Amino acid sequence: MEPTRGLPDDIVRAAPKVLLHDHLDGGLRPATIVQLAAESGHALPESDPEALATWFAQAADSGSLERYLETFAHTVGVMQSASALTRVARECVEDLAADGVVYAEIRYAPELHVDGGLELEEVVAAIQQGFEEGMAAAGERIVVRHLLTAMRQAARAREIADLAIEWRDRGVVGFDIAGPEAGYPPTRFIDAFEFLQRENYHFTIHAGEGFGLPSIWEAVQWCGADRLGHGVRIVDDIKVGEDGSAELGRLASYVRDKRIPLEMCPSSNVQTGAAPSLGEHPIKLLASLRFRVTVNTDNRLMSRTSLSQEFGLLSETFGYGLREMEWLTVNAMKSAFIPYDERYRMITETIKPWYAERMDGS
Ligand SMILES: O=c1[nH]cnc2c1ncn2[C@@H]1O[C@H](CO)[C@@H](O)[C@H]1O
Ligand SMILES: [Zn+2]
Repeated sequence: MEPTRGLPDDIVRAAPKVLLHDHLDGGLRPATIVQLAAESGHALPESDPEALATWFAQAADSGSLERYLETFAHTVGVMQSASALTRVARECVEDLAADGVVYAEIRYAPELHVDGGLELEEVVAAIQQGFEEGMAAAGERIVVRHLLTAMRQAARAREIADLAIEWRDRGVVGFDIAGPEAGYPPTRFIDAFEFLQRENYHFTIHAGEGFGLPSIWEAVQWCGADRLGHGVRIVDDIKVGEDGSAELGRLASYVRDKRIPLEMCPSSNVQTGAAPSLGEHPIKLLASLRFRVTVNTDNRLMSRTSLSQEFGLLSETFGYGLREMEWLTVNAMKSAFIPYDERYRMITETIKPWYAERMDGS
């Protein structure tokens, strides 16, 4: 018999995990979408939760980021009232806590939730309410913070940056840009990024997913990104020889030397075509070269996944064990946007002791 490859599911689920890249509007429960759509009159492509879940996964599995993003019309469409936002935020925390996530930064674009008449501040307040309810329901076993996203195809980044600063001591820990990458380079929002740097604030930029190295270069060297959303295309700046040796170009060297975190999302990357398959996902090479790699879900609904499932897939595909999982988790915790002392405490009091207990003497 073949030896079983991969960590057991229950161990992966029990392990304390850290999630830096997860979209609130990409993680709704299918049954909740159906209920909220009925309440608000939003027309869905399927009315049965299971059929709807399948619809999302298939529609998102197009090999194109632009087509993948079209599916969000049916999540954003039902997230237009304070009560809907609070519910979705609370359920998000409950689902992550049940999956063993101990710290998460959840992102969303406030500007997409104002069609029902909410102000931008009311969007953030409703979501904060849901996060607080969720954390309390989980007995404070999980800490959840917000990242505010501005949409690349819109022109509200500066306003959203202001909003993030207004909420900086009330749950919002960072800023991001998302949406179609080709044709919308990070420098388009340079005023927002310069403002945030002057405010000593943190931000990540989706880059190197639907477009290549120029996008990563702008995000890092023009805009000053603290982290990269995906960043998979950094492999275009790495030459791998037939003997397995790797030669890093200047940008790849910079990203590795500066320990710039890569928020990698394996299943999502295969769906949008950023990676050809799981087996060929650049995470393997980048982790072996000791880039600051982290593992994330991106959109749990569209990818029908969870953080445990992403780790499980990596374990099956590349043979990752507890040692690799701990390294990836500590990488993520080091890269979070909360203060250093809080990150340090979670590493030394929550993450390391759990692994130490299971890897004793190995
Ligand atoms: O992987 C991604 N790349 C780029 N944009 C994305 C991705 N996933 C979601 N969004 C976009 O971010 C918005 C706010 O959460 C979503 O509405 C979606 O349009
Ligand atoms: Zn994303």
